[in-house]
Amino acid sequence: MLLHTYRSFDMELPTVDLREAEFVILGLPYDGTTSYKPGARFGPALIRQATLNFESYILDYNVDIAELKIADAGDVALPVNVEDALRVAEETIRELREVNPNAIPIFLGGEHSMTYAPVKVLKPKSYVVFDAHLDLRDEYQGSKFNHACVARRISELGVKVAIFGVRSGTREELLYAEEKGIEWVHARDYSYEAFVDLVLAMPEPIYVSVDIDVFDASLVPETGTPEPGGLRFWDVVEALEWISERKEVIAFDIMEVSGDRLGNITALTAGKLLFHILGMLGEFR
Ligand SMILES: N=C(N)NCCCCNCCCN
Ligand SMILES: [Mn+2]
Ligand SMILES: [Mn+2]
Repeated sequence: MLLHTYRSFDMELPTVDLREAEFVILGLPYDGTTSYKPGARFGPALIRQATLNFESYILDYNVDIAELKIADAGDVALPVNVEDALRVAEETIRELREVNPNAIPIFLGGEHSMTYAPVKVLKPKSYVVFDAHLDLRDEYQGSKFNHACVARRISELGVKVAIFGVRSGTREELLYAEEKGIEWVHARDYSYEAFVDLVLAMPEPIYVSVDIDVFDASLVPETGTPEPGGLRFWDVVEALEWISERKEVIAFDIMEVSGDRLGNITALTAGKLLFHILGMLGEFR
């Protein structure tokens, strides 16, 4: 066990020791800066529990993810203050890299604010994010580390940012994106071709983040700030297939899952996506 972690739900998937893993799951169950719907602290547990519903054999890839070397490192015990939480998350991810520098991490959240921690530790050159929101605010509700600021904080690290599925932002965020050359695609304009065109030229390695609210609100009602008019499940899966086959992706996350009921629709969407990510990594990696 890593320092500062605990176990919530176990998945039905067979897992291996962290030292032998090719893929490692780590939960970041934080919801201290939530502005609308609460409960993201339960996200990682809800996602793991929802995967009980799914076959480990993934039809799309002829891969049984039960045969992959997956470790589940549990959830990080995060304090309520966002800067303290980021510090503990960073420490834990550094420790994880020391124990196993080669495994591809898949982080489960938890508020999007927490994505700053793995990006800081893993130092990707690009950040490709699926999100209904730009997350480019300089500060929100008194904090620079609010979930609504995470893409801005990441771009300030010198990481190239591209955002897909957007349908919410402020005029200031739009101007900031223009000024800094941050490219983004509106959910109405989203296509596989638009994704490939934009990501093809992005420098590697790449960190891929899925804010679950990128999906249409009908697929993800239990999330901090749901938005109608979002992407379809296969839009995101097909983009992830392309990027994991063609580009060097060093980590993934699935964030902003929340709720207080096992088996909620959002957790099922996230759990299915998690299994597809593992399946495609089993096939393409
Ligand atoms: N990144 C995010 N999830 N951003 C959404 C921030 C919340 C916008 N509330 C606007 C309320 C205006 N009355
Ligand atoms: Mn977000
Ligand atoms: Mn969002």
